[in-house]
Amino acid sequence: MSGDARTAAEGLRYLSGFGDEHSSEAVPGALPEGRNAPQRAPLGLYAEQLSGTAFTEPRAHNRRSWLYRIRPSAAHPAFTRTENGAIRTGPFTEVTPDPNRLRWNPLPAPPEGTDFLAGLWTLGGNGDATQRTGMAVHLYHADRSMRRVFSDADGELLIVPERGGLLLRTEFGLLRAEPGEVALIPRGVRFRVELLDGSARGYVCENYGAPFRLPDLGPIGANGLANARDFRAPVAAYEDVDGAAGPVEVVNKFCGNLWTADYDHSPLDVVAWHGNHVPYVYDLRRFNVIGTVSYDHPDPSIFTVLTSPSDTPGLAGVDFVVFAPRWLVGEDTFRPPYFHRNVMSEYMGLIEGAYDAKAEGFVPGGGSLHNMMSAHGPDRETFDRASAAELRPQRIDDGLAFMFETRWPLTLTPHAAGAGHLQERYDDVWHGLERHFRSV
Ligand SMILES: O=C(O)Cc1cc(O)ccc1O
Ligand SMILES: [Fe+2]
Repeated sequence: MSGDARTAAEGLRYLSGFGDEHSSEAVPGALPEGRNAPQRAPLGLYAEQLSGTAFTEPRAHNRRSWLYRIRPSAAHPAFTRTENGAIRTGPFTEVTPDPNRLRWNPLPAPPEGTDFLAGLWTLGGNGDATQRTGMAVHLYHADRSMRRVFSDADGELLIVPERGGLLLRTEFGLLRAEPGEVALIPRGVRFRVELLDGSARGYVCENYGAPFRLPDLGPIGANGLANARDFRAPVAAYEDVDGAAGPVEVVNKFCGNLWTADYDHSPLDVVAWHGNHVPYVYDLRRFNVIGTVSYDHPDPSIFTVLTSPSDTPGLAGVDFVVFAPRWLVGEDTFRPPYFHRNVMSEYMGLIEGAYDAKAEGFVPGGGSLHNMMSAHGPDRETFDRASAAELRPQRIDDGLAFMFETRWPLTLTPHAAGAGHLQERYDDVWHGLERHFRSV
């Protein structure tokens, strides 16, 4: 399977732009012209709308797409409940919320034959999927391509590969996501994850709230941070797979539970589409990092790639933030992340290399949780080194870390709270920070 996936992933074409009104057809003439739902759609296709926002949301935020498909999505048998595996959904009520700083090593290898969906392991989250507020943090570790198809009615999925490339076969076409890139699957979009390298590991932010969008730039101006044109959507590609090849299992996550149905066709049968509710990939190395050229360490909101706003301006349900390679030039400045307590809750992961606030123990594939108001910052070694360093321009280019920062505290799942890979003595990184105070 990984050979097939590699071949399919080679030379993929994309449409460029964020939130744009894209259109694409895999067969010329499949897209109707001048209307969405002609009496008879071209080529005998079925016309179908997929809404990502309410019909009536402001035009600037409205998300929907029109799909022209071999069979309408409505043509499916009843779903029945299936095992949730290690997937959990908000509200998270099984574990008492924990104010301690926590850090995990990477997820252990799964049993052989684990696909992306079976390999999803929920660390924790907040809010309530049925209220479309909050988010969940998942990790995944898989060693087999999916044969089934998945869709998530509970939220959009921001996939952050850390090891192993992914080929995402979606209703809209194919996307390739390698470590260092992120992929977003909008709420309700069906897709299959195939592995390009035999196994794959990474992180997923499941966002129950408003769809991620680019942050406003304010005084930064009209350019910078993640540039809209670097987001890539697929071109239409479809599977024409009928019952003869055997049933296609379709798994649907709905209000926290997995439901399954055996279709007599592949639901990845969209021949043409147009709209702005689309999957996309983004290469984090394209992020235009902005920082100080004078003094002090800017707040990490300056590194926001995508934000899911809440009803309160400036207060995100969740922000996706990246710590990309950059120059540090601040004068008379403690340059690594400062000591702080944050009303927002911070889950951090590492895609490669090291992170400038932690000399040791924060490893690629691992993660840390600094919940609402938990005191954290540079570990002792980093503090000592950065306080004494000679302040020459310094390039930080040995790591790629990210943060899911959310307005509500994160509550763990029982398996994350009791995990063998939860580090036991994380607090120790702040032990031995010496008293330097002298009153005269
Ligand atoms: O805690 C962290 O490492 C994330 C973080 C980085 C930073 O540069 C400033 C504040 C902050 O929370
Ligand atoms: Fe922090």
